[in-house]
Amino acid sequence: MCTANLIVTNHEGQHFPGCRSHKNISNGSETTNNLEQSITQLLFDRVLCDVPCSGDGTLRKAPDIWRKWNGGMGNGLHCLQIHIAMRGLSLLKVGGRMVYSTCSMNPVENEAVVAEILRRCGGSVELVDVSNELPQLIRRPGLTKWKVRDKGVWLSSFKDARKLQRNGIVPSMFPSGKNYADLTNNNQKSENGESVNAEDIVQPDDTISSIDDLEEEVSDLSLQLCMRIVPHDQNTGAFFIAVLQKVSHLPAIPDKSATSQGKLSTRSELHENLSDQATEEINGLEVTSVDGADEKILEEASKAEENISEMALEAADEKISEETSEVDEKISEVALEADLVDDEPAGGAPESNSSEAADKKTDSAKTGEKRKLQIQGKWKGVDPVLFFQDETIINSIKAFYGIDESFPFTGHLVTRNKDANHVKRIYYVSKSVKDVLDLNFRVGQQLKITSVGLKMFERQSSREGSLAPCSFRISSEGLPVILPYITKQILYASPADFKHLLQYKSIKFADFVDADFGQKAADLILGCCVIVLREGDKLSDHIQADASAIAIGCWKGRSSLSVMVTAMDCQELLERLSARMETEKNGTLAPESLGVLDKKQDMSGENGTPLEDHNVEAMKIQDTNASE
Ligand SMILES: C[S@@+](CC[C@H](N)C(=O)[O-])C[C@H]1O[C@@H](n2cnc3c(N)ncnc32)[C@H](O)[C@@H]1O
Repeated sequence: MCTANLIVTNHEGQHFPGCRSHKNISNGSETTNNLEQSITQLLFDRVLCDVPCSGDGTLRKAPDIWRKWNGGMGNGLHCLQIHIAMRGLSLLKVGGRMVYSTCSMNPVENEAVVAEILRRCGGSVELVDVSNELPQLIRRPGLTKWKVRDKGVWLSSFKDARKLQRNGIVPSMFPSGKNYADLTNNNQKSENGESVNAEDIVQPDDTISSIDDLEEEVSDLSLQLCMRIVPHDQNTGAFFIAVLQKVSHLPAIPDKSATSQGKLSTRSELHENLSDQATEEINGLEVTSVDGADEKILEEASKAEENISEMALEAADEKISEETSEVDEKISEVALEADLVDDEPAGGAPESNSSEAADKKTDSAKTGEKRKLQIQGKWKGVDPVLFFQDETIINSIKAFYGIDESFPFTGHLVTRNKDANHVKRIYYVSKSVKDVLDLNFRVGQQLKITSVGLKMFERQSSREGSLAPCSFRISSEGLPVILPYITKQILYASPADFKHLLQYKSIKFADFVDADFGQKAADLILGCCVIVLREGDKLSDHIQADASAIAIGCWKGRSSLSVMVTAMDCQELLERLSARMETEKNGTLAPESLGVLDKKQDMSGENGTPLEDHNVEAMKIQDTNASE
């Protein structure tokens, strides 16, 4: 997404970690001195629960669903949908909004889920009336009554499910959400003394195909505030959308949470416990999921998971060291054999054998080390996220590109490589992302982060790259953000020369149309540089580029300047450039439509927003390793 304000995680929605920190104390990974401002819990202003669903609203574009679909397809998803939505609500700030949506028309996946979460939240969550929003969107109100389809039979209430002994059917699937257990007076004692509802012992009648003569349930919740989008209203797919607002903390509940059971040790036990809880809900016990309870369960789950992953890591570590020593032994054997036949003088074949063996040894040691480093991250298979704090490298970058002091480096740079000496990419993160990362360290890295930050600097690994005074080049994704802060290694090219660069990819200094520009290019220091398109009458090089300027990363070599942009992106830029020139020539483009900003964006904003969504005029270009 080319944004510094995004963290992509990979968790099951219903188990999204709470990241609740009880202390504000640095554990060494803390990068901010401003502890009083650091967050202690990961809560959200907005949550979108676009839950897994039967997808029958996508029938028109997914014809396969015609073959697979049956009326009961939503039943198996209903409980998961409730759990995901409840987790979303418990992670939502008071005053925050959550959208619950599906691409299904099935009320069991839609209104029934919304009704159940409203019941569980007992007034702390409300449906928002959005009928005045997007007036051109044709929508229908949510349903307040429906029946449940199961194995070819329509069920009007949970009574029917009991009668027919439908195990997969739960009370919350019906409009009232009632399980009717407490409404029946004719309870009997079973043989083993357990209380049994008289209706439960009614045997299912195979001949029943519909029992819709039973009472029809109607929900008393304002489910009509939900939105239904149907295909035939405006030639779309079908969607269900409910906007919910959290007006207060979720209610306290009887202590039925997993933690009250005392001795849970594995995630699967916790999961089982969660399912037990769901079963209790099914059986009508008034167990309500709340912020705190969910939190407790998840904390326990996370602790258990930590124990498990620590054990797994230890085991993996052991295995690796075993394997490494086996490889080491083999290498020593080879080296020894080589030594034994080493009758030749130095430089002969045996020595080369020996050096091959030594190389092998180094390689395998490197591989072992790499693997070891990989699994030392909290999440197996996911690179760790680490703050980049190598002052030597940071200072060399700052000095080489003359980066203005106001650019917030401290605490805003991260890497995914545990080995500080071999960092290849440095990512820039916004203030809000930085705060979440800080918190994540404090809570033992509960977040499984798959992607974070904007790629800002990349190590130049080519031979010539290693000769440059700064071994890090500015990546295309990060360029628009750092552009206004660059004061060295930056030149402004005339439209003609800029165009030629994109066309020919590499131009000798003497061949630029603007000889002065060619000379300035020749005077740059060997390494990465930035070439900005000079706009209209802006002739001075001292006008600082803003984030909306068109700029590309180039490589200043010994005799020429080469673009570090893919051929495809060069082409796209060329097209944009000619369109822009054409419009300017016709005098139809107002300055503001070019998105030109007068001054540097505020980089230290509370949420770093200005940084995140750089102007569309700023190029999004892919990097290439240009060489002469
Ligand atoms: C309706 S789709 C979301 C589509 C997405 N919003 C988009 O616009 O592309 C639901 C997604 O939830 C994922 N999913 C399934 N089970 C999940 C779970 N327990 N937690 C989180 N996501 C889940 C599915 O793989 C699927 O990609």
